[in-house]
Amino acid sequence: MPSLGRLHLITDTRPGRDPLAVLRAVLPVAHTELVVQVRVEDTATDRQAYELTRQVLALCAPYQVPCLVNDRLHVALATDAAGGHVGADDLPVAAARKVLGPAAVLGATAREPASALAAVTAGASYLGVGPCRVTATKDGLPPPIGVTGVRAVVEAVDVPVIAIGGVTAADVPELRATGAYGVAVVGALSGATDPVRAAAELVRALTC
Ligand SMILES: Cc1ncc(COP(=O)(O)OP(=O)(O)O)c(N)n1
Ligand SMILES: Cc1ncsc1CCOP(=O)(O)O
Ligand SMILES: [Mg+2]
Repeated sequence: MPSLGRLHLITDTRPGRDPLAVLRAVLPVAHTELVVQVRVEDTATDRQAYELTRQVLALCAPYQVPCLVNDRLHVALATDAAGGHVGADDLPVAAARKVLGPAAVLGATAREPASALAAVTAGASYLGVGPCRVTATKDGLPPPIGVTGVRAVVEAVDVPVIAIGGVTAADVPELRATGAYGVAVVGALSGATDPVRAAAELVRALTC
């Protein structure tokens, strides 16, 4: 697998958000560490997911920033995205690996060591671990695992751990101290008054 960026920007496609505007702002400051994950609402059509992914890929290409597709692996394949991300309600990790092939980036969600190890054994190339903190971005999540929960997973696996869920730049030093490789965010960039500045702060915290 090519080296993975440490800052994963997940598209915010909730009503009233403009994920492409956020991406345009963030790309020039974060490109060396950026991974973009296209995540659409469950109610979005495959066509909408496909069109958004193509737009994201076009913006990312000049910066050589990889784009992953959440859940909908057929969209990842159809658009030649770098890979995908799956969780408990999606294809099992081994099946996702079969679909994407051996070279693709494949992320899997985990919140504790046993399922994290199982996901790695099944072919995950990185883990999204959380929710780290309380978040308003996604409904129905289990209680936050905190920095301690992230550390438990880091200690159990040998693939990059990407902490997710309510993460801000202020959390990054503590998360890095656990051995976490990077962070995945929606609100810290999409909800920022100044996404350029927010991205610069995140990249600095992740690479200093
Ligand atoms: C990096 C990263 N980590 C976790 C998730 C969550 O995936 P999942 O549990 O499948 O939930 P949805 O995002 O599909 O609602 C993620 N997308 N990315
Ligand atoms: C998709 C997802 N899975 C766990 S938390 C989360 C949302 C992350 O968004 P935010 O960074 O705004 O908390
Ligand atoms: Mg999912």
